Amino acid sequence: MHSHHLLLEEPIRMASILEPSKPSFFPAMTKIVGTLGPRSRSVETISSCLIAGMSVARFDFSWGDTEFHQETLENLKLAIKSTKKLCAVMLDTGGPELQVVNKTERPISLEAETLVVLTPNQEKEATPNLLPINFSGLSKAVKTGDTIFIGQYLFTGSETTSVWLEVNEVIGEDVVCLIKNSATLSGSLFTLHVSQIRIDLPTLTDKDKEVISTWGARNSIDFLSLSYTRHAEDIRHAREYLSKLGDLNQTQIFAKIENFEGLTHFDEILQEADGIILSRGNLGIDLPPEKVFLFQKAAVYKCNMAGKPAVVTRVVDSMTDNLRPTRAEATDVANAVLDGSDAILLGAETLRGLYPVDTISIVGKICAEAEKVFNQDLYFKKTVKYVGEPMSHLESIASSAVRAAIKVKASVIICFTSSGRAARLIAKYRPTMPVISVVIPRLKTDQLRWTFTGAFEARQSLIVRGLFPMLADPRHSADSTSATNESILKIALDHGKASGIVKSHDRVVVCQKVGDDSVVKIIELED
Ligand SMILES: Nc1ncnc2c1ncn2[C@@H]1O[C@H](COP(=O)(O)OP(=O)(O)O)[C@@H](O)[C@H]1O
Ligand SMILES: C=C(OP(=O)(O)O)C(=O)O
Ligand SMILES: [K+]
Ligand SMILES: [Mg+2]
Repeated sequence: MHSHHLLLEEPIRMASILEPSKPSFFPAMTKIVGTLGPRSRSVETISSCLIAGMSVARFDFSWGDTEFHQETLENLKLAIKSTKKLCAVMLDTGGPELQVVNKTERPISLEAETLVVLTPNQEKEATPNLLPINFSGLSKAVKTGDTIFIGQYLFTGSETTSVWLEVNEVIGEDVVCLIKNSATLSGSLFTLHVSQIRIDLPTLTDKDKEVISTWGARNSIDFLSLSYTRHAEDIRHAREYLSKLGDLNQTQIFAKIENFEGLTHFDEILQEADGIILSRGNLGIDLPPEKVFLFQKAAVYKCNMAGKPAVVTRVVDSMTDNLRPTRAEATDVANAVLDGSDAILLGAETLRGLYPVDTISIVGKICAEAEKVFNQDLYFKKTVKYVGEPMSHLESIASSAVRAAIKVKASVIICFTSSGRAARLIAKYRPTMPVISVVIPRLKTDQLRWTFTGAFEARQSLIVRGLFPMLADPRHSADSTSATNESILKIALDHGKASGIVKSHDRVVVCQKVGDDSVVKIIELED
Protein backbone atom coordinates (compact mmCIF):
# COMPACT_ATOMS: atom_id res chain seq x y z
CA MET A 1 0.00 0.00 0.00
CA HIS A 2 1.30 3.46 -0.86
CA SER A 3 1.76 5.94 1.94
CA HIS A 4 -0.87 8.24 0.49
CA HIS A 5 -3.46 5.57 1.18
CA LEU A 6 -2.63 5.69 4.85
CA LEU A 7 -4.26 7.95 7.33
CA LEU A 8 -0.99 8.60 9.11
CA GLU A 9 2.05 10.46 7.92
CA GLU A 10 4.76 7.84 7.46
CA PRO A 11 7.06 6.63 8.83
CA ILE A 12 6.64 6.76 12.60
CA ARG A 13 9.73 5.76 14.53
CA MET A 14 8.77 3.46 17.40
CA ALA A 15 11.20 5.22 19.73
CA SER A 16 9.52 8.57 19.04
CA ILE A 17 6.33 7.23 20.62
CA LEU A 18 8.12 7.11 23.96
CA GLU A 19 9.37 10.69 23.80
CA PRO A 20 7.36 12.94 26.10
CA SER A 21 5.22 15.52 24.28
CA LYS A 22 6.35 19.12 24.51
CA PRO A 23 3.94 21.21 26.52
CA SER A 24 2.12 23.69 24.30
CA PHE A 25 -0.14 26.62 24.93
CA PHE A 26 -3.13 25.12 23.15
CA PRO A 27 -4.14 21.78 24.61
CA ALA A 28 -5.33 20.74 21.14
CA MET A 29 -6.71 22.06 17.87
CA THR A 30 -9.69 19.73 18.36
CA LYS A 31 -12.28 21.37 20.57
CA ILE A 32 -13.92 19.99 23.70
CA VAL A 33 -17.58 20.50 24.58
CA GLY A 34 -18.31 19.78 28.25
CA THR A 35 -21.79 19.15 29.64
CA LEU A 36 -22.10 21.09 32.89
CA GLY A 37 -23.99 19.64 35.83
CA PRO A 38 -23.78 18.69 39.52
CA ARG A 39 -20.09 17.75 39.38
CA SER A 40 -19.00 20.67 37.25
CA ARG A 41 -20.81 23.81 38.30
CA SER A 42 -18.69 25.59 40.90
CA VAL A 43 -16.65 28.55 39.67
CA GLU A 44 -13.54 26.69 40.71
CA THR A 45 -14.27 23.49 38.78
CA ILE A 46 -15.47 25.35 35.70
CA SER A 47 -12.30 27.47 35.77
CA SER A 48 -10.21 24.30 35.83
CA CYS A 49 -12.28 22.88 32.95
CA LEU A 50 -11.56 26.02 30.89
CA ILE A 51 -7.87 25.88 31.66
CA ALA A 52 -7.85 22.16 30.76
CA GLY A 53 -9.26 23.06 27.34
CA MET A 54 -13.07 23.12 27.38
CA SER A 55 -14.24 25.78 24.91
CA VAL A 56 -17.97 25.08 24.70
CA ALA A 57 -20.29 24.48 27.67
CA ARG A 58 -23.36 22.36 26.99
CA PHE A 59 -26.49 22.86 29.10
CA ASP A 60 -28.70 19.81 28.68
CA PHE A 61 -32.37 20.57 29.23
CA SER A 62 -33.30 16.87 29.27
CA TRP A 63 -32.62 17.43 32.89
CA GLY A 64 -32.60 20.27 35.45
CA ASP A 65 -34.68 23.45 35.51
CA THR A 66 -33.86 26.90 34.15
CA GLU A 67 -32.94 28.17 37.61
CA PHE A 68 -30.36 25.43 38.14
CA HIS A 69 -28.84 25.99 34.70
CA GLN A 70 -28.84 29.77 35.21
CA GLU A 71 -26.84 29.41 38.40
CA THR A 72 -24.32 27.22 36.56
CA LEU A 73 -24.13 29.73 33.71
CA GLU A 74 -23.50 32.63 36.09
CA ASN A 75 -20.60 30.60 37.51
CA LEU A 76 -19.33 29.95 34.00
CA LYS A 77 -19.29 33.71 33.35
CA LEU A 78 -17.23 34.29 36.50
CA ALA A 79 -14.85 31.50 35.49
CA ILE A 80 -14.42 33.02 32.01
CA LYS A 81 -13.63 36.38 33.59
CA SER A 82 -11.08 35.03 36.01
CA THR A 83 -9.31 32.66 33.59
CA LYS A 84 -9.64 34.95 30.54
CA LYS A 85 -10.54 31.87 28.48
CA LEU A 86 -13.39 32.18 26.03
CA CYS A 87 -16.24 29.70 26.14
CA ALA A 88 -19.37 29.39 24.01
CA VAL A 89 -22.77 28.31 25.33
CA MET A 90 -24.79 25.45 23.86
CA LEU A 91 -28.41 24.75 24.77
CA ASP A 92 -29.30 21.10 24.23
CA THR A 93 -33.03 20.41 23.86
CA GLY A 94 -34.93 17.54 25.46
CA GLY A 95 -36.76 16.88 22.22
CA PRO A 96 -38.94 13.79 21.75
CA GLU A 97 -37.05 11.88 24.43
CA LEU A 98 -38.91 9.00 26.08
CA GLN A 99 -38.46 8.79 29.83
CA VAL A 100 -39.39 6.41 32.64
CA VAL A 101 -41.41 8.19 35.29
CA ASN A 102 -40.26 7.04 38.72
CA LYS A 103 -41.86 9.45 41.17
CA THR A 104 -40.56 7.80 44.33
CA GLU A 105 -37.01 7.69 42.92
CA ARG A 106 -36.55 4.37 44.72
CA PRO A 107 -34.20 1.94 42.92
CA ILE A 108 -36.01 -0.65 40.76
CA SER A 109 -34.44 -4.09 40.35
CA LEU A 110 -35.30 -5.79 37.09
CA GLU A 111 -34.69 -9.50 36.71
CA ALA A 112 -33.63 -11.21 33.50
CA GLU A 113 -36.16 -13.54 31.83
CA THR A 114 -39.13 -11.97 33.67
CA LEU A 115 -41.76 -9.65 32.16
CA VAL A 116 -42.18 -5.92 32.70
CA VAL A 117 -45.04 -3.74 31.44
CA LEU A 118 -44.39 -0.24 30.05
CA THR A 119 -47.50 1.86 30.64
CA PRO A 120 -48.37 5.46 29.78
CA ASN A 121 -50.39 5.66 33.00
CA GLN A 122 -48.12 8.02 34.93
CA GLU A 123 -50.29 7.77 38.06
CA LYS A 124 -48.96 4.24 38.63
CA GLU A 125 -45.95 3.64 40.84
CA ALA A 126 -42.82 2.17 39.22
CA THR A 127 -42.15 -1.45 40.29
CA PRO A 128 -39.98 -4.32 38.97
CA ASN A 129 -43.02 -5.41 36.89
CA LEU A 130 -44.42 -2.05 35.81
CA LEU A 131 -42.68 1.05 34.47
CA PRO A 132 -44.74 4.19 33.76
CA ILE A 133 -43.43 6.23 30.81
CA ASN A 134 -44.06 9.77 29.49
CA PHE A 135 -45.46 8.76 26.07
CA SER A 136 -48.83 7.27 25.19
CA GLY A 137 -48.01 6.35 21.59
CA LEU A 138 -45.50 3.57 22.30
CA SER A 139 -47.95 0.69 21.84
CA LYS A 140 -48.79 1.99 18.35
CA ALA A 141 -45.14 2.44 17.39
CA VAL A 142 -43.71 -0.97 18.36
CA LYS A 143 -44.30 -4.56 17.38
CA THR A 144 -43.40 -7.94 18.87
CA GLY A 145 -39.67 -8.58 18.73
CA ASP A 146 -38.59 -4.88 18.81
CA THR A 147 -35.66 -3.94 21.04
CA ILE A 148 -35.97 -1.33 23.80
CA PHE A 149 -33.11 0.08 25.86
CA ILE A 150 -33.51 1.80 29.22
CA GLY A 151 -30.54 3.57 30.75
CA GLN A 152 -29.72 6.12 33.42
CA TYR A 153 -29.67 9.70 32.09
CA LEU A 154 -26.42 10.03 30.09
CA PHE A 155 -26.04 6.27 30.25
CA THR A 156 -22.51 5.09 29.77
CA GLY A 157 -23.30 1.64 28.42
CA SER A 158 -20.80 0.10 30.78
CA GLU A 159 -22.95 0.09 33.84
CA THR A 160 -25.23 -2.38 35.51
CA THR A 161 -27.97 0.24 35.51
CA SER A 162 -28.96 -0.26 31.87
CA VAL A 163 -31.40 -2.84 30.63
CA TRP A 164 -32.34 -4.37 27.27
CA LEU A 165 -35.95 -5.41 26.68
CA GLU A 166 -37.68 -7.30 23.90
CA VAL A 167 -41.30 -6.49 23.06
CA ASN A 168 -43.40 -9.54 23.85
CA GLU A 169 -46.91 -8.27 23.22
CA VAL A 170 -48.97 -5.10 23.04
CA ILE A 171 -52.13 -4.85 25.14
CA GLY A 172 -54.09 -1.63 24.57
CA GLU A 173 -51.72 1.22 25.46
CA ASP A 174 -49.40 -1.08 27.41
CA VAL A 175 -46.30 -2.79 26.04
CA VAL A 176 -45.30 -6.08 27.67
CA CYS A 177 -41.56 -6.76 27.45
CA LEU A 178 -39.17 -9.57 28.25
CA ILE A 179 -36.21 -8.39 30.34
CA LYS A 180 -32.96 -9.54 28.71
CA ASN A 181 -30.47 -8.68 31.48
CA SER A 182 -30.76 -8.11 35.21
CA ALA A 183 -30.13 -4.53 36.28
CA THR A 184 -31.01 -2.05 38.98
CA LEU A 185 -32.38 1.28 37.79
CA SER A 186 -31.24 3.81 40.37
CA GLY A 187 -31.07 7.55 39.92
CA SER A 188 -33.62 10.21 39.20
CA LEU A 189 -33.96 10.02 35.41
CA PHE A 190 -34.12 7.11 32.99
CA THR A 191 -34.36 7.47 29.25
CA LEU A 192 -35.85 4.93 26.92
CA HIS A 193 -34.77 4.29 23.37
CA VAL A 194 -36.63 1.99 21.01
CA SER A 195 -34.44 0.72 18.23
CA GLN A 196 -35.35 1.90 14.72
CA ILE A 197 -38.87 3.19 15.22
CA ARG A 198 -40.54 6.49 14.46
CA ILE A 199 -41.76 8.43 17.47
CA ASP A 200 -44.67 10.62 16.54
CA LEU A 201 -43.68 13.68 18.59
CA PRO A 202 -42.35 17.05 17.35
CA THR A 203 -38.55 17.52 17.34
CA LEU A 204 -38.89 20.92 18.98
CA THR A 205 -41.42 20.37 21.79
CA ASP A 206 -43.46 23.04 23.59
CA LYS A 207 -41.17 22.66 26.58
CA ASP A 208 -38.11 23.21 24.36
CA LYS A 209 -39.69 26.37 22.92
CA GLU A 210 -40.39 27.64 26.40
CA VAL A 211 -36.78 27.03 27.49
CA ILE A 212 -35.33 28.62 24.33
CA SER A 213 -37.52 31.72 24.50
CA THR A 214 -36.72 32.32 28.19
CA TRP A 215 -33.34 30.89 29.19
CA GLY A 216 -31.96 30.81 25.66
CA ALA A 217 -32.94 34.37 24.79
CA ARG A 218 -31.84 35.76 28.13
CA ASN A 219 -28.40 34.22 27.65
CA SER A 220 -27.92 34.81 23.89
CA ILE A 221 -27.01 31.17 23.28
CA ASP A 222 -24.35 30.55 20.64
CA PHE A 223 -25.48 27.04 19.69
CA LEU A 224 -28.74 25.16 19.74
CA SER A 225 -28.17 21.42 19.86
CA LEU A 226 -31.35 20.05 18.29
CA SER A 227 -31.87 16.62 19.83
CA TYR A 228 -33.29 13.84 17.62
CA THR A 229 -33.13 15.83 14.38
CA ARG A 230 -34.82 13.57 11.84
CA HIS A 231 -35.47 15.78 8.79
CA ALA A 232 -34.18 18.98 7.24
CA GLU A 233 -37.58 20.41 8.03
CA ASP A 234 -36.76 20.10 11.76
CA ILE A 235 -33.87 22.54 11.26
CA ARG A 236 -35.91 24.94 9.14
CA HIS A 237 -38.60 24.96 11.79
CA ALA A 238 -36.12 25.60 14.63
CA ARG A 239 -34.46 28.38 12.62
CA GLU A 240 -37.76 30.02 11.96
CA TYR A 241 -38.49 29.89 15.69
CA LEU A 242 -35.10 31.37 16.62
CA SER A 243 -35.43 34.13 14.03
CA LYS A 244 -38.25 35.71 16.03
CA LEU A 245 -36.26 35.85 19.25
CA GLY A 246 -34.05 38.92 18.79
CA ASP A 247 -30.36 38.04 19.02
CA LEU A 248 -31.10 34.35 18.58
CA ASN A 249 -31.33 34.85 14.83
CA GLN A 250 -27.54 34.55 15.11
CA THR A 251 -27.62 31.26 17.03
CA GLN A 252 -26.16 28.35 15.07
CA ILE A 253 -28.16 25.13 14.92
CA PHE A 254 -26.33 21.82 15.34
CA ALA A 255 -28.38 18.81 14.28
CA LYS A 256 -28.04 15.88 16.67
CA ILE A 257 -28.20 12.71 14.62
CA GLU A 258 -29.23 10.05 17.08
CA ASN A 259 -31.45 7.61 15.32
CA PHE A 260 -31.98 5.75 12.13
CA GLU A 261 -34.43 8.33 10.76
CA GLY A 262 -31.86 11.13 11.11
CA LEU A 263 -29.22 8.95 9.48
CA THR A 264 -31.49 8.28 6.51
CA HIS A 265 -31.93 12.02 5.92
CA PHE A 266 -28.34 12.96 6.71
CA ASP A 267 -27.56 14.77 3.45
CA GLU A 268 -30.57 17.08 3.53
CA ILE A 269 -30.05 17.76 7.25
CA LEU A 270 -26.39 18.68 6.67
CA GLN A 271 -27.43 21.20 4.04
CA GLU A 272 -29.68 23.06 6.49
CA ALA A 273 -27.67 22.73 9.69
CA ASP A 274 -24.67 24.80 10.79
CA GLY A 275 -23.01 21.70 12.20
CA ILE A 276 -23.65 18.08 13.16
CA ILE A 277 -23.46 16.22 16.47
CA LEU A 278 -22.89 12.51 15.95
CA SER A 279 -24.89 11.33 18.95
CA ARG A 280 -23.29 7.96 19.25
CA GLY A 281 -25.04 7.15 22.55
CA ASN A 282 -28.48 6.84 21.07
CA LEU A 283 -27.35 6.00 17.56
CA GLY A 284 -25.29 3.16 19.00
CA ILE A 285 -28.61 1.58 20.01
CA ASP A 286 -30.21 1.99 16.58
CA LEU A 287 -27.20 0.64 14.70
CA PRO A 288 -25.73 -2.83 14.93
CA PRO A 289 -22.34 -2.48 16.72
CA GLU A 290 -20.42 -3.45 13.58
CA LYS A 291 -21.87 -0.48 11.69
CA VAL A 292 -21.17 2.31 14.19
CA PHE A 293 -17.67 3.13 12.88
CA LEU A 294 -18.96 3.27 9.33
CA PHE A 295 -21.54 5.90 10.18
CA GLN A 296 -18.87 7.95 11.92
CA LYS A 297 -16.46 7.86 9.00
CA ALA A 298 -19.15 8.62 6.41
CA ALA A 299 -20.77 11.42 8.43
CA VAL A 300 -17.52 13.15 9.40
CA TYR A 301 -16.32 13.03 5.79
CA LYS A 302 -19.52 14.67 4.57
CA CYS A 303 -19.24 17.39 7.25
CA ASN A 304 -15.59 18.01 6.33
CA MET A 305 -16.37 18.39 2.65
CA ALA A 306 -19.25 20.74 3.44
CA GLY A 307 -16.93 22.75 5.71
CA LYS A 308 -19.32 22.32 8.66
CA PRO A 309 -18.20 21.28 12.15
CA ALA A 310 -18.60 17.61 13.18
CA VAL A 311 -18.90 16.85 16.90
CA VAL A 312 -18.47 13.30 18.24
CA THR A 313 -20.08 12.22 21.55
CA ARG A 314 -19.65 9.48 24.16
CA VAL A 315 -15.92 8.91 24.04
CA VAL A 316 -14.62 8.10 27.52
CA ASP A 317 -17.64 6.82 29.44
CA SER A 318 -15.47 4.79 31.80
CA MET A 319 -13.85 8.03 33.03
CA THR A 320 -17.14 8.84 34.74
CA ASP A 321 -15.80 6.72 37.61
CA ASN A 322 -12.15 6.21 36.71
CA LEU A 323 -9.06 8.35 36.36
CA ARG A 324 -7.90 6.70 33.14
CA PRO A 325 -9.80 5.78 29.98
CA THR A 326 -9.85 2.20 28.70
CA ARG A 327 -7.51 1.30 25.85
CA ALA A 328 -10.45 1.15 23.48
CA GLU A 329 -11.64 4.60 24.51
CA ALA A 330 -8.19 6.18 24.22
CA THR A 331 -7.85 4.74 20.72
CA ASP A 332 -11.37 5.81 19.81
CA VAL A 333 -10.66 9.47 20.68
CA ALA A 334 -7.58 9.46 18.46
CA ASN A 335 -9.52 7.83 15.64
CA ALA A 336 -12.23 10.48 15.88
CA VAL A 337 -9.51 13.07 15.27
CA LEU A 338 -7.97 11.09 12.40
CA ASP A 339 -11.45 10.74 10.88
CA GLY A 340 -11.62 14.57 10.80
CA SER A 341 -13.83 15.56 13.77
CA ASP A 342 -13.84 19.17 14.91
CA ALA A 343 -14.85 18.57 18.50
CA ILE A 344 -15.45 15.94 21.15
CA LEU A 345 -18.54 16.23 23.34
CA LEU A 346 -18.32 14.94 26.91
CA GLY A 347 -21.55 14.00 28.69
CA ALA A 348 -21.68 11.94 31.87
CA GLU A 349 -17.90 12.37 32.29
CA THR A 350 -18.18 16.08 33.09
CA LEU A 351 -21.79 16.25 34.29
CA ARG A 352 -21.77 13.66 37.03
CA GLY A 353 -18.31 12.11 36.71
CA LEU A 354 -15.74 12.08 39.48
CA TYR A 355 -12.98 13.54 37.30
CA PRO A 356 -14.36 16.24 34.97
CA VAL A 357 -11.10 18.18 34.75
CA ASP A 358 -8.85 15.14 34.27
CA THR A 359 -11.20 13.88 31.58
CA ILE A 360 -10.93 17.12 29.58
CA SER A 361 -7.20 17.19 30.01
CA ILE A 362 -6.63 13.55 28.95
CA VAL A 363 -8.99 13.79 25.97
CA GLY A 364 -7.19 16.99 24.89
CA LYS A 365 -3.80 15.30 25.09
CA ILE A 366 -4.96 12.34 23.00
CA CYS A 367 -6.40 14.74 20.41
CA ALA A 368 -3.15 16.73 20.25
CA GLU A 369 -1.12 13.56 19.60
CA ALA A 370 -3.50 12.40 16.88
CA GLU A 371 -3.37 15.83 15.20
CA LYS A 372 0.40 15.50 14.85
CA VAL A 373 0.06 12.40 12.66
CA PHE A 374 -3.09 13.48 10.81
CA ASN A 375 -2.34 13.12 7.12
CA GLN A 376 -2.96 16.74 6.19
CA ASP A 377 -1.52 16.29 2.73
CA LEU A 378 -3.97 13.56 1.81
CA TYR A 379 -6.85 15.44 3.41
CA PHE A 380 -5.99 18.64 1.55
CA LYS A 381 -5.89 16.88 -1.83
CA LYS A 382 -9.15 15.08 -1.14
CA THR A 383 -10.85 18.36 -0.29
CA VAL A 384 -9.51 20.27 -3.29
CA LYS A 385 -10.64 17.43 -5.56
CA TYR A 386 -14.08 17.32 -3.98
CA VAL A 387 -14.60 21.07 -4.34
CA GLY A 388 -13.57 20.92 -8.00
CA GLU A 389 -13.02 23.79 -10.41
CA PRO A 390 -13.64 26.59 -10.81
CA MET A 391 -13.28 27.24 -7.09
CA SER A 392 -15.00 30.22 -5.56
CA HIS A 393 -12.72 33.21 -5.09
CA LEU A 394 -12.74 32.98 -1.30
CA GLU A 395 -12.28 29.20 -1.17
CA SER A 396 -9.26 29.50 -3.40
CA ILE A 397 -7.80 32.20 -1.14
CA ALA A 398 -8.48 30.09 1.96
CA SER A 399 -6.94 26.89 0.59
CA SER A 400 -3.92 28.85 -0.71
CA ALA A 401 -3.39 30.38 2.71
CA VAL A 402 -3.27 26.91 4.27
CA ARG A 403 -0.93 25.60 1.59
CA ALA A 404 1.40 28.58 1.95
CA ALA A 405 1.41 28.29 5.74
CA ILE A 406 2.45 24.64 5.54
CA LYS A 407 5.10 25.26 2.88
CA VAL A 408 6.80 28.08 4.82
CA LYS A 409 6.25 26.31 8.16
CA ALA A 410 4.31 29.25 9.54
CA SER A 411 3.54 29.03 13.23
CA VAL A 412 0.11 30.57 12.85
CA ILE A 413 -2.42 31.82 10.29
CA ILE A 414 -4.10 35.12 11.08
CA CYS A 415 -7.43 35.56 9.32
CA PHE A 416 -9.45 38.76 9.33
CA THR A 417 -13.19 38.21 9.15
CA SER A 418 -16.50 39.75 10.13
CA SER A 419 -18.96 37.02 9.28
CA GLY A 420 -16.56 34.24 10.23
CA ARG A 421 -16.85 32.77 6.73
CA ALA A 422 -13.20 33.18 5.71
CA ALA A 423 -11.92 31.62 8.95
CA ARG A 424 -14.28 28.66 8.60
CA LEU A 425 -13.07 28.09 5.05
CA ILE A 426 -9.47 28.09 6.21
CA ALA A 427 -10.34 25.55 8.91
CA LYS A 428 -11.98 23.40 6.23
CA TYR A 429 -8.51 22.77 4.77
CA ARG A 430 -7.30 21.58 8.19
CA PRO A 431 -4.14 23.64 8.65
CA THR A 432 -1.57 22.02 10.93
CA MET A 433 -1.05 25.29 12.80
CA PRO A 434 -3.59 27.31 14.84
CA VAL A 435 -5.65 29.96 13.08
CA ILE A 436 -6.28 33.19 14.95
CA SER A 437 -9.58 34.40 13.56
CA VAL A 438 -9.62 38.13 14.13
CA VAL A 439 -13.28 39.03 14.16
CA ILE A 440 -13.81 42.65 13.15
CA PRO A 441 -17.09 44.02 14.51
CA ARG A 442 -19.57 45.61 12.14
CA LEU A 443 -22.03 48.26 13.15
CA LYS A 444 -25.64 47.26 12.49
CA THR A 445 -29.08 48.60 13.26
CA ASP A 446 -32.55 47.14 13.69
CA GLN A 447 -34.04 50.66 13.18
CA LEU A 448 -34.29 51.03 16.97
CA ARG A 449 -30.71 50.89 18.14
CA TRP A 450 -27.16 50.49 16.89
CA THR A 451 -25.16 47.43 17.93
CA PHE A 452 -21.94 45.71 16.92
CA THR A 453 -21.81 42.26 15.38
CA GLY A 454 -18.90 39.96 16.11
CA ALA A 455 -19.45 38.41 19.54
CA PHE A 456 -21.49 35.47 18.21
CA GLU A 457 -19.13 34.96 15.28
CA ALA A 458 -16.10 34.87 17.58
CA ARG A 459 -17.64 32.42 20.06
CA GLN A 460 -19.02 30.21 17.31
CA SER A 461 -15.53 29.48 16.05
CA LEU A 462 -14.79 27.85 19.42
CA ILE A 463 -16.27 24.59 18.11
CA VAL A 464 -14.23 24.52 14.90
CA ARG A 465 -10.96 22.57 14.79
CA GLY A 466 -7.97 24.89 14.74
CA LEU A 467 -9.81 28.20 15.10
CA PHE A 468 -8.97 30.49 18.00
CA PRO A 469 -10.98 33.71 17.95
CA MET A 470 -10.00 37.21 18.94
CA LEU A 471 -12.59 39.99 18.90
CA ALA A 472 -11.13 43.25 17.61
CA ASP A 473 -11.93 46.58 19.23
CA PRO A 474 -15.12 48.02 17.68
CA ARG A 475 -13.27 51.30 17.16
CA HIS A 476 -11.49 49.43 14.35
CA SER A 477 -14.84 48.79 12.69
CA ALA A 478 -14.66 47.10 9.30
CA ASP A 479 -13.29 49.59 6.80
CA SER A 480 -10.21 47.53 5.83
CA THR A 481 -8.00 50.54 5.10
CA SER A 482 -4.34 49.68 5.28
CA ALA A 483 -3.84 51.75 8.45
CA THR A 484 -6.53 49.88 10.40
CA ASN A 485 -5.36 46.57 8.92
CA GLU A 486 -1.86 47.21 10.21
CA SER A 487 -2.90 48.23 13.70
CA ILE A 488 -5.21 45.23 14.08
CA LEU A 489 -2.52 42.88 12.79
CA LYS A 490 -0.14 44.24 15.39
CA ILE A 491 -2.68 43.53 18.15
CA ALA A 492 -3.26 40.01 16.81
CA LEU A 493 0.48 39.32 16.75
CA ASP A 494 0.88 40.64 20.29
CA HIS A 495 -1.98 38.36 21.31
CA GLY A 496 -0.24 35.43 19.61
CA LYS A 497 3.03 36.26 21.36
CA ALA A 498 1.42 36.67 24.76
CA SER A 499 -0.24 33.31 24.41
CA GLY A 500 2.99 31.67 23.31
CA ILE A 501 2.02 30.55 19.81
CA VAL A 502 4.22 33.05 17.95
CA LYS A 503 7.83 33.84 18.72
CA SER A 504 10.47 36.14 17.26
CA HIS A 505 11.59 35.19 13.73
CA ASP A 506 8.49 33.04 13.16
CA ARG A 507 6.67 33.16 9.86
CA VAL A 508 3.02 34.09 9.87
CA VAL A 509 0.46 33.86 7.08
CA VAL A 510 -2.10 36.64 7.02
CA CYS A 511 -5.41 36.55 5.19
CA GLN A 512 -7.11 39.91 4.79
CA LYS A 513 -8.69 42.35 2.42
CA VAL A 514 -6.78 45.37 1.23
CA GLY A 515 -9.30 47.74 -0.28
CA ASP A 516 -11.47 45.41 -2.34
CA ASP A 517 -8.84 42.73 -2.86
CA SER A 518 -8.39 39.62 -0.76
CA VAL A 519 -4.74 38.93 -0.16
CA VAL A 520 -2.64 36.21 1.42
CA LYS A 521 0.68 37.50 2.69
CA ILE A 522 3.60 35.87 4.42
CA ILE A 523 5.41 37.89 7.01
CA GLU A 524 8.58 37.12 8.89
CA LEU A 525 8.71 38.48 12.40
CA GLU A 526 11.65 40.39 13.80
CA ASP A 527 12.79 40.30 17.40
N1 LIG B 1 -12.50 43.88 8.37
C1 LIG B 1 -11.67 43.27 7.54
N2 LIG B 1 -10.47 43.81 7.25
C2 LIG B 1 -9.66 43.24 6.38
N3 LIG B 1 -9.94 42.10 5.73
C3 LIG B 1 -11.11 41.49 5.99
C4 LIG B 1 -12.03 42.04 6.90
N4 LIG B 1 -13.12 41.21 6.95
C5 LIG B 1 -12.88 40.23 6.08
N5 LIG B 1 -11.67 40.36 5.51
C6 LIG B 1 -11.09 39.52 4.45
O1 LIG B 1 -12.05 39.55 3.40
C7 LIG B 1 -12.17 38.30 2.72
C8 LIG B 1 -13.59 37.82 2.83
O2 LIG B 1 -13.79 37.28 4.14
P1 LIG B 1 -15.21 37.00 4.79
O3 LIG B 1 -15.02 36.35 6.11
O4 LIG B 1 -16.08 36.30 3.82
O5 LIG B 1 -15.70 38.47 4.96
P2 LIG B 1 -16.98 38.96 5.69
O6 LIG B 1 -16.66 38.79 7.09
O7 LIG B 1 -17.09 40.37 5.24
O8 LIG B 1 -18.08 38.04 5.22
C9 LIG B 1 -11.12 37.43 3.38
O9 LIG B 1 -9.92 37.56 2.66
C10 LIG B 1 -10.96 38.05 4.77
O10 LIG B 1 -9.71 37.73 5.35
C1 LIG C 1 -25.01 13.06 23.39
C2 LIG C 1 -26.02 12.22 23.25
O1 LIG C 1 -27.29 12.55 23.62
P1 LIG C 1 -27.77 13.03 25.06
O2 LIG C 1 -26.55 13.16 25.92
O3 LIG C 1 -28.45 14.33 24.84
O4 LIG C 1 -28.71 11.97 25.48
C3 LIG C 1 -25.84 10.90 22.63
O5 LIG C 1 -26.85 10.22 22.41
O6 LIG C 1 -24.69 10.54 22.35
K1 LIG D 1 -30.80 16.34 25.45
MG1 LIG E 1 -28.76 11.25 22.94
